[in-house]
Amino acid sequence: MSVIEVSELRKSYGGRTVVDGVSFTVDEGEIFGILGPNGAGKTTTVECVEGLRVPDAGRVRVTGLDPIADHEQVARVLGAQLQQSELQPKLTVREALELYACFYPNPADWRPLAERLGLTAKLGTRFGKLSGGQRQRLFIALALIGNPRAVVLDELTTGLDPRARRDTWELIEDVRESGVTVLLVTHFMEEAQRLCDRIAVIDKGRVAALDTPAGLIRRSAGATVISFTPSAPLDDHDLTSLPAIASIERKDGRITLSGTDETVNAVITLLARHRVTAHQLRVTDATLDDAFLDLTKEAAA
Ligand SMILES: Nc1ncnc2c1ncn2[C@@H]1O[C@H](COP(=O)(O)OP(=O)(O)OP(=O)(O)O)[C@@H](O)[C@H]1O
Repeated sequence: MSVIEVSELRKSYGGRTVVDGVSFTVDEGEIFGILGPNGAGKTTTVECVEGLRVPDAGRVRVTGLDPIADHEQVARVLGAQLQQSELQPKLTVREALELYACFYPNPADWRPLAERLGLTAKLGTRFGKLSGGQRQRLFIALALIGNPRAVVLDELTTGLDPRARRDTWELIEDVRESGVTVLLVTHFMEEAQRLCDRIAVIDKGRVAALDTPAGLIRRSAGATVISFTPSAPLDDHDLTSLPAIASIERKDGRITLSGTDETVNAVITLLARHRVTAHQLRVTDATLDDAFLDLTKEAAA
């Protein structure tokens, strides 16, 4: 069952279209990622889902409700992450939790929530004195305090050190384990690959691809990467005419090619034909990073 439905969503600012027919659905219990370059329209899209922006066209539904017409009911089922500026620096963690619990008819008990998010020792600390990771944990707690069915987390781990980022990933996985659906906007490929069940890659206001992380990698042109140092020079023409070749790079005598399994087999045949030995031959799967660059490369060109 879908918790969030977005269909043919459009939004312009001052005549410039920034969301241009975006469609996706988020199923109950999944972590759905929205990934895209800067300015692609990700935040505008999720703000339309949250009812913070009015779409120019298209349909948005959150558990069947319209985020604009049914704003209050949507606010009860959809937890949204606050922006830093929305919390007074002098408010303590306990005060923030108590305050936000008052906004909802059936709030979660904030004590176990604080415990689960590792905030119990910080209840008396003012927001302004919390570290980046502690603030993000508080934001997750505040997004969950109304017992929502889904949460929107936008760039939650930006600015965190690698340790705090990994801790936050575990918390997001816990959130999903507890039955809450997660809509996650992120810039980090590793984060999307690790956490998301499915990802919509948004580019120039459109959905460039929508699939599981593994599916996105498979469908990108260079899903397999082969690198080696040849014992004798190889002709450029021989390499560019390999089947399904997506990219060729030469650096310090080493050749890195991306393509498909067919490309790998053809490289092996080519090497044998020329009696060239491949030193330090490595065949690896492309990462989501490679797939992302491939899927959004038209925009960069
Ligand atoms: N209120 C606004 N008025 C005018 N232009 C806006 C407004 N909000 C966003 N934009 C522009 O719309 C485009 C899409 O912005 P949006 O924040 O949705 O992108 P994004 O994919 O979330 O980007 P980022 O990854 O940089 O956060 C950008 O070019 C941005 O400058």
